[in-house]
Amino acid sequence: MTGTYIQEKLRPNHCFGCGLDNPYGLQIHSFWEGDEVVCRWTPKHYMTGPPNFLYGGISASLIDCHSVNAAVAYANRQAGHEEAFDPELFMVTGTMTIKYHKPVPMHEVELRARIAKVEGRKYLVHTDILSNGERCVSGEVLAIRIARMG
Ligand SMILES: CCCCCCCCCCCCCCCC(=O)SCCNC(=O)CCNC(=O)[C@H](O)C(C)(C)COP(=O)(O)OP(=O)(O)OC[C@H]1O[C@@H](n2cnc3c(N)ncnc32)[C@H](O)[C@@H]1OP(=O)(O)O
Repeated sequence: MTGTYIQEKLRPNHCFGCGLDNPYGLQIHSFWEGDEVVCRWTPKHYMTGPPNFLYGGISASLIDCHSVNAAVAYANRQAGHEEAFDPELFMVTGTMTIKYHKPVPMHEVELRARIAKVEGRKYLVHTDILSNGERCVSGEVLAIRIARMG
């Protein structure tokens, strides 16, 4: 998939969740699949919460960054900047709600995000974390585009 990951168009970026330039971060790699943004990611052994299951804060961080990156990619796609992102279409998390349905086993997960609503500078994103195709965590993230300078 090299060359098609959303995070490759967001550099330099040292964000803990999505920054490819932060070697200590989660290093997520997200890509479009139809109208959804998908990421496959494998936890490190020390990221446990309950024994043998993923720490919930890591799930929240994954959902946070994957969702905001999905919103940025969506805004750029809508604006015709899919190849090289517009630095002015930059977003941060306004609010985030996480629901933990099932514990997440310590092996590869899949994140699936879709843009649910756009209202002015606000982008509402729904993201699920699946393990073996089963939904374990879901999140609703409101990404807010930073007001343009000048
Ligand atoms: C191309 C190369 C690029 C290279 C570069 C790449 C770097 C790629 C890095 C990616 C990075 C990812 C990031 C990861 C996710 C984080 O971890 S982000 C960190 C956590 N989030 C924050 O720190 C955000 C802190 N909050 C703020 O900065 C400001 O409150 C905000 C969110 C920018 C909003 O400020 P503002 O623009 O002054 O907002 P304002 O005009 O008052 O309101 C605008 C609208 O948003 C609503 N709103 C404002 N704040 C909120 C809120 N917190 N909740 C709900 N609604 C809100 C308002 O009600 C208003 O709604 P409407 O009236 O329009 O309907």
